[in-house]
Amino acid sequence: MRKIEHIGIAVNDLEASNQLFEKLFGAPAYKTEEVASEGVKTSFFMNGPNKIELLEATNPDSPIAKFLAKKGEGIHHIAFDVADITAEIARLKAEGFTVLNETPKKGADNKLVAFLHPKGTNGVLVELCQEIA
Ligand SMILES: CC[C@@H](C(=O)O)C(=O)SCCNC(=O)CCNC(=O)[C@H](O)C(C)(C)COP(=O)(O)OP(=O)(O)OC[C@H]1O[C@@H](n2cnc3c(N)ncnc32)[C@H](O)[C@@H]1OP(=O)(O)O
Ligand SMILES: [Co+2]
Repeated sequence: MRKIEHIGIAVNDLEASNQLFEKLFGAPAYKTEEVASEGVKTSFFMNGPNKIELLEATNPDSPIAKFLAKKGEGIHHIAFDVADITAEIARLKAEGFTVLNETPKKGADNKLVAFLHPKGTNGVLVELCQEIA
C-alpha cells in the first residue's frame, strides 16, 4: 500500500454535505458520481494532497444506509492506493485478512476497488484502490 487514497464519510444528505465541505475547504467538489453496484452517490473533494469522498445511500440495502442506521454520520472507511490490486488481495489473504470481494470491482473516480472486513482490521473498513489505466 502506497498512501491513503481517500477517506470515505457517510452522510445523510449529500447536497447539504457538499455545501458544508465546500465551506470547509473553500473549494467545491470536483466530481459527483453514482455507483449503482454499491448503492451510493458520492462526491469528491481535494484539500491539498488529501481526498475526501462523501457517500449518500441510494437504497435501503446500501452499506451506507446500514452504517448510518447503526452508527450515524461519520468516517466510514479508509482507502489505500495500491499499484497492483490483485497482488495486494493475494498478499492480504495470505496474511489472514478477510477480503470481502476477491475479484476487484469498479469503484468511483476511475478505480478498481476491494474491501477488507472491519472485524479483522480493528473496526476500520479498509478499501484498496487501483487507478484504472
Ligand atoms: C463509491 C464506490 C467505492 C469507492 O470507489 O470509493 C466506495 O467507497 S463504496 C463504499 C460502500 N461500500 C462498502 O462499504 C462495501 C464493503 N462493505 C461491506 O461489504 C459491508 O458494509 C460490511 C462491512 C461487510 C458490513 O455489512 P453487513 O455485515 O451486511 O452489515 P452490518 O450492518 O450487519 O455490519 C456487520 C458489522 O460490521 C460493522 N460495520 C459495518 N460497516 C462498518 C464500517 N464501515 N466500519 C466499521 N464497522 C462496520 C457493523 O457495525 C457490525 O458490527 P457489529 O454490530 O459489532 O456486529
Ligand atoms: Co471509497
